[in-house]
Amino acid sequence: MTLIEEILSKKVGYEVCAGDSIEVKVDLAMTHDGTTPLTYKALKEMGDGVWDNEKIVIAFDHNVPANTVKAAEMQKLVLEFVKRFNIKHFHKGGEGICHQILAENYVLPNMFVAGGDSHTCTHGAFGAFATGFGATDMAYIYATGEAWIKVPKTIRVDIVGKNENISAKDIVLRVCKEIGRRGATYMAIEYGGEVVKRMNMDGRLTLCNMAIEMGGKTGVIEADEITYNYLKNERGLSDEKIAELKKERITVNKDEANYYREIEIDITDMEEQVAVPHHPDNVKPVSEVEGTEINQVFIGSCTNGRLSDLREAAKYLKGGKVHKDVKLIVIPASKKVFLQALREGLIETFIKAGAMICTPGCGPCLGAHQGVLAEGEVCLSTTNRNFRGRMGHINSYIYLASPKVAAISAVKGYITNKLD
Ligand SMILES: CC(C)[C@H](C(=O)O)[C@@H](O)C(=O)O
Ligand code: SF4
Repeated sequence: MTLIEEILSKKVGYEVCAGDSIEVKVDLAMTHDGTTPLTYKALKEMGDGVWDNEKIVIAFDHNVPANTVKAAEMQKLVLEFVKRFNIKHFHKGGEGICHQILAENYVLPNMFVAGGDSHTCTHGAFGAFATGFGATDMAYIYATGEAWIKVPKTIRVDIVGKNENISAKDIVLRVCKEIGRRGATYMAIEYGGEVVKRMNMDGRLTLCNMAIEMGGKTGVIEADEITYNYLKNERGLSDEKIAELKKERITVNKDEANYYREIEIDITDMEEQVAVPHHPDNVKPVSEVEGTEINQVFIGSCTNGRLSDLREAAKYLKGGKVHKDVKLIVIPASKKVFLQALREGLIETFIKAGAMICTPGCGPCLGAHQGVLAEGEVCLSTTNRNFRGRMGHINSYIYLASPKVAAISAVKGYITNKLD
């Protein structure tokens, strides 16, 4: 069985395989300021009340603080929802991107996580089944605590080799190139191999985050010591709870699993990767786009706004200056990341280099809030999507790269992986 088949079999209590339609009890559900209003509307039409006010997480992240009357009105409506149903886990803004909040507080291995956001696939990094649903489906989930899904097929991706220059973002961009924008439609992307085994949770979250960019239902990685250590050290889970989780640990036997496709990527001689406009699968080695002039750099998002990302970016900005023609925006993915980055002096490094620091949230990622691009402007971003017009003007251009390439390019004024 694939990892996803194992997880879902355990959830429903009998053996399932790809293609089966199953009903599942949801362990954790989430919507944000962008998707709760529609979910609430649909919920009202279905009846009244939620199945469990302790299993629902609502986070304001897409437009925080509200920048338009419309955004403010939407948040007002969500507040009504939160009060009416006494939602216990409400994050009112500034606390982080919904996915980072989920990772830092709620997701556990083997869970079924349903989110009203396409990047809910991020949480497969915990060895959970996590996927995005539309607003009406989310309303049904909020009302009943149940979801209906077809068990996805799986593409297995093994990452091997050794290369200090290569980050999780380079790897996932390379995978996007390999699989393509539709190559994993309704499938799970199961990551493994020696590189993933060594990778920290920040990197694993980056890998799983972009499954949707290949049409994937979710990304997934087996829970292991790195997962349990994160849950103990970062999340403060007790030894008893960790022992309990370990007892329920699900592992995959690669040789016995039935995969739709298997891919191995050796990073040993790989260059840093860049996705060029207008799709995340238009990926090239950095040398092929080196010299492309940029107007803005954004370091942040649910893909690359975590502590490891900020540490990496700060390495190249320390003591340096952002190029005079470039605006650099840095947004920590959560309040927790922000505070730790402050303690470590990373924020000071960014500010001294000339960056703008904004409130934890989605920021410029989807062009609805800060850092909107003008006609013809070029942004190098650590986010996951570079669709035409996503960050502003329809004729603006987004390149996607790692925090390292973003930071170096911010200093140089053009896309590059070389500081000197
Ligand atoms: C606004 C929201 C529905 C959307 C998503 O689902 O992904 C957003 O987060 C995005 O990244 O485009
Ligand atoms: S950071 Fe970007 S990709 Fe992630 S949830 Fe927010 S808008 Fe979507």
